Amino acid sequence: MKRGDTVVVATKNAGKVREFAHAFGKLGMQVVSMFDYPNLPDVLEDGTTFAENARKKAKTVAEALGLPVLADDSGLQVTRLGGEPGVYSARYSGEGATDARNNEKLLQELARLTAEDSEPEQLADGTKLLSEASFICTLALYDPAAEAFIESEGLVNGYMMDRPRGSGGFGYDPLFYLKSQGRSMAELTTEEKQAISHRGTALVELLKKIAVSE
Ligand SMILES: O=c1nc[nH]c2c1ncn2[C@H]1C[C@H](O)[C@@H](COP(=O)(O)OP(=O)(O)OP(=O)(O)O)O1
Ligand SMILES: [Mg+2]
Repeated sequence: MKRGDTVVVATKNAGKVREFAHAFGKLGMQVVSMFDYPNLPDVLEDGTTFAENARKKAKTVAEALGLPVLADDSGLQVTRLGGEPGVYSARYSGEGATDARNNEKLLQELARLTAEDSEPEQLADGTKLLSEASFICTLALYDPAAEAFIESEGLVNGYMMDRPRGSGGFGYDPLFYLKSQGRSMAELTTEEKQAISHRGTALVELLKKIAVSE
């Protein structure tokens, strides 16, 4: 990869597109996504791990386009919910899931934990921290000419809050609190999120494995 290159990312998530465009933009590269290829069929994410799903998205789209393609499979693991929603994060609230509905469903599940726990940790504004949690991101880059994958993973630890804070980011960001920042993930700028997030970390790891030339 080099400055001026265009990176194809096999995603239909506008939040991911924004973050990849920001990161690759700093390296002088453009990002295109499935919004630019609306006629490609959806990839069924039927893997049981983030890595399986990332590989499937990358390989399916790369073979359809005859170009190297990057895919991201990511999600939220909430410790006191036994690791849910995990690989099912995007479909947590069922058919027709949206970020808003998924967050609603998560708040309902977290409310049950509040009932079990009479003294959860509280922030100065009264927000309760109900469980430890992690965001996980697996990246897979598939090159159809070489028939080879390059993969990486990133993780960030935090806490689930009992109410949303912030309007940045996407997905579960408004419910995910970072003690190191004293803020939710949705209260960070794209730049700040990139520096600590599962996706930002995974991307740094991936770029170490790929020669990025001037
Ligand atoms: O930084 C993040 N901040 C908040 N939430 C996040 C993040 N990263 C992943 N998530 C959530 C969103 C979605 O509920 C699931 C990803 O599911 P995942 O299948 O990888 O992505 P997706 O279906 O939205 O788009 P696509 O598959 O086209 O890339 O985890
Ligand atoms: Mg998906």
